[in-house]
Amino acid sequence: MTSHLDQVQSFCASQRWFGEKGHDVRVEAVATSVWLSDAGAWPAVRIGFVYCAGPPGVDIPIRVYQLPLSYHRAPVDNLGHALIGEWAEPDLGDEGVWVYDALHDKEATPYWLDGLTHGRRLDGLEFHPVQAPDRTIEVPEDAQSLVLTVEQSNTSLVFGDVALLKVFRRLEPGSNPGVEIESALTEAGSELVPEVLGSARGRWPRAGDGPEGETVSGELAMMTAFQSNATDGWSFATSSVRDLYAEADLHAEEVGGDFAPESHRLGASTAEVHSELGKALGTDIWEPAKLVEHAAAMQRRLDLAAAAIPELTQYKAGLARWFEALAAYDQPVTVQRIHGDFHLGQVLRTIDGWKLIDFEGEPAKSLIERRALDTPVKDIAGMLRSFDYAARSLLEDHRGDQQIAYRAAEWATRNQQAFCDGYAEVAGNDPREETVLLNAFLADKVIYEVLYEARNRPTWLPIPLSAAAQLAEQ
Ligand SMILES: Nc1ncnc2c1ncn2[C@@H]1O[C@H](COP(=O)(O)OP(=O)(O)O)[C@@H](O)[C@H]1O
Ligand SMILES: O=P(O)(O)O[C@H]1O[C@H](CO)[C@@H](O[C@H]2O[C@H](CO)[C@@H](O)[C@H](O)[C@H]2O)[C@H](O)[C@H]1O
Repeated sequence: MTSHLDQVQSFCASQRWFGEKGHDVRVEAVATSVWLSDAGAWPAVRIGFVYCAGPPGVDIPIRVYQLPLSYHRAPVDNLGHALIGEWAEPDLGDEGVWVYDALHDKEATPYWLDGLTHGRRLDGLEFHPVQAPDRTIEVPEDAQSLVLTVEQSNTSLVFGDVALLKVFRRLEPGSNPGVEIESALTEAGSELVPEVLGSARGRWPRAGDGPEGETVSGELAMMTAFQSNATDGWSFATSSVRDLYAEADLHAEEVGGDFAPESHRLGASTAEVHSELGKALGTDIWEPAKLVEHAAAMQRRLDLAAAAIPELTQYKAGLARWFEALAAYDQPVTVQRIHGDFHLGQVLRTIDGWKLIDFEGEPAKSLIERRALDTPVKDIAGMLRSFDYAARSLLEDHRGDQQIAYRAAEWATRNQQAFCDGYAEVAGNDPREETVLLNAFLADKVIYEVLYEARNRPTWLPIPLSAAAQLAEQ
């Protein structure tokens, strides 16, 4: 029989949330939490912490993933997709047990709901319900869980169509920016994020210390209101683009499904959230010297990306001009907590308007970087890029069709302008007037996207590359 570490490794490698694909990474240890289930109860349930390291001699920081575990005495029907393996667990007797990812196991997930409903405190594991005075959402105690089947880097469960439990997979010690920001906005009475209902915090052995070493703590999960009738911004926007391509002789405003009014509303909601965040979590000022540091960091990212992706080299000098302009920018810039990885997939269109989700920042960045103050212009640049992606991602089916390519550019510009109009109306300042700041952040984002696409979706690489060409020429 293969060792239980090998079985955990094969299971993790097959999961969308496992961020180590493409690296030669091995699971070197699994630590476990206190039992959530009572002694003698089946399935037995606890949380696993999976430690991943590079191969011997390769210096990759050890990463920790959360893997909730449910142990059964026999294989469970219809749970084969969540089977991690079969091995003997000393705490559960000498017989082999069948071990599953507990988030897919309807007999195990009630422990999370119960923990959050009653604010359970266990050794090294604490559930914190949020008791907002005007809380309207009640989750029935016997609500069944369903795993969301969307592409995501964590795992989300819907309980009774009213609450969504997002269980974080890659763990880092410290405050999770998503929990921190969404809780602060909920407490401030914001209507522009799904209401936070609670969170779970846990302790696990520090990476590199071994199972007996010092422990660290951080958020393991967050429960929010589930927006059952919502559409995500990406699906909504791309269906508008599809309508336009079906009638390519018409302009965007002449076709049914024009998205510009939605983009305008989204711009206004984004400005409102930025203002709420500034009030709830404070602001600061970057003096010009700080901008020199940021411009240098952007330049370094460009150098690294161009070294890795040869197609970017031809635009290097043109893009670098925006970083030089940023370094020479002599105005102080107001900074605050922002979204950090803002795109159309991070917004939900509900019957009450737009709601913003997933304030965790860029997945590959450290927690310290993701919690740092930044300019709201970074979020605006992120969303402007996303309009360009929405328009161009469907072009592959119409390769060589100049008329459609023209319409794509027109759709992107129309919606980018509408977004900025909506933003400016609420914020009182127009992001388009901050040319240097906006273009430097657009260039930085495009460089991030070039690397992201080269690693994850090579057929989409032309999308950020064509934006790089445009920015380099401006
Ligand atoms: N509160 C919610 N209500 C309804 N759907 C949601 C909610 N939060 C997230 N989703 C859906 O789940 C998807 C993934 O959520 P997200 O927070 O971006 O996960 P991850 O950080 O794991 O990538 C979203 O694109 C959206 O479709
Ligand atoms: O949603 P995540 O936080 O995991 O963000 C990562 O994946 C995104 C892709 O899903 C990626 O966004 C890029 O592609 C989007 C279309 O799929 C597009 O709307 C964005 O503008 C573009 O940047 C994001 O950059 C990455 O961090």
